Amino acid sequence: MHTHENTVRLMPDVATQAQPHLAGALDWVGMDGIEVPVRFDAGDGEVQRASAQVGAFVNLTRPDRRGIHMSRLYLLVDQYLSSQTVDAAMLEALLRAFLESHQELSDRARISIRFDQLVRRAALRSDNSGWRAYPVSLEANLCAEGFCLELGTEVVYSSTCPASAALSRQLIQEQFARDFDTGVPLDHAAVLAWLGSDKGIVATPHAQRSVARLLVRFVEGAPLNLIGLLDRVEQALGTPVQTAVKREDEQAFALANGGNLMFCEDAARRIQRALDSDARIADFHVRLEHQESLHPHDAVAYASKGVAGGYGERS
Ligand SMILES: Nc1nc2c(ncn2[C@@H]2O[C@H](COP(=O)(O)OP(=O)(O)OP(=O)(O)O)[C@@H](O)[C@H]2O)c(=O)[nH]1
Repeated sequence: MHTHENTVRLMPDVATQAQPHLAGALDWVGMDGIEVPVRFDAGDGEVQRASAQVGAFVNLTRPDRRGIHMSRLYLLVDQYLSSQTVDAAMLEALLRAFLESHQELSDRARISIRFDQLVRRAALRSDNSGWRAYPVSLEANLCAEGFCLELGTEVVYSSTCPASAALSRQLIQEQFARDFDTGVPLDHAAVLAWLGSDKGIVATPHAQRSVARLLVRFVEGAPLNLIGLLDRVEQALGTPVQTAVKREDEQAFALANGGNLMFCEDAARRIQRALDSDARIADFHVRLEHQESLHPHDAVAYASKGVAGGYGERS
């Protein structure tokens, strides 16, 4: 008969064995890619369920012990994430439970949770809307210095090159000068027709799909307001990618691009300014990648939290 006691007695447990020949403390040991459902409130008060991939780790401080107890971490992940909504308090409690399950073996714990958050986005003009799936990564760490939690996500947007726009405008001016003689009074109807023809736009600036990768630490006690963060960044850029698009939406997008010409440096500064002025954000890093259509390589900028008031305003 198989009682739990028998099982425990009969099965060797190599993890607890001493390791005299190959000793050493380890930085992190655990599991990555654990498949588990999560519940998350992205800031709209609605708890959404998602399929997540989890990394669960502790350090191994005892050089002489062969291994950690993987199953304890796994079961704790399942117990907490299956039944509770993910927030800072829950993740801190989970990491404390990791350490309690590894007393005298570990003094640091961390967890990473990756999933996609579906958000319904309205079209620019028409009454339509559609889904965006924003990747979310939560990285929580517990050590002697305390608990730390970072949220990572991505905003995809369009960036039209300001240099290319200026060069295109110059070509359009030159075409205009060729097509309309100086000295001859301008015929309003003829100019209007010219502007609506291919000649009125002989050159177009190049634009690229661009990605802002954000890593944010909220101030203690602030909720993980993902949607608030995304809205702030998308508004700062002005040209986030669209879901449902009718002609009127496409035209509004063209206007938004024309009014928001940007190099990757401009995009980085826009986001820096938007997040610097958000009192709920304690720290952030952002990487902007403009996947150029002019080049086979990308234009890239990095930015992080600036000095309050901005560098330009310091005397
Ligand atoms: N430490 C460790 N365990 C591993 C690894 N790969 C698979 N495992 C298995 O994870 C299983 C669960 O480990 P434990 O948590 O120690 O399981 P257990 O001894 O039944 O559980 P406790 O009694 O709570 O210690 C073991 O059967 C290990 O063989 C590895 O690389 N390291």
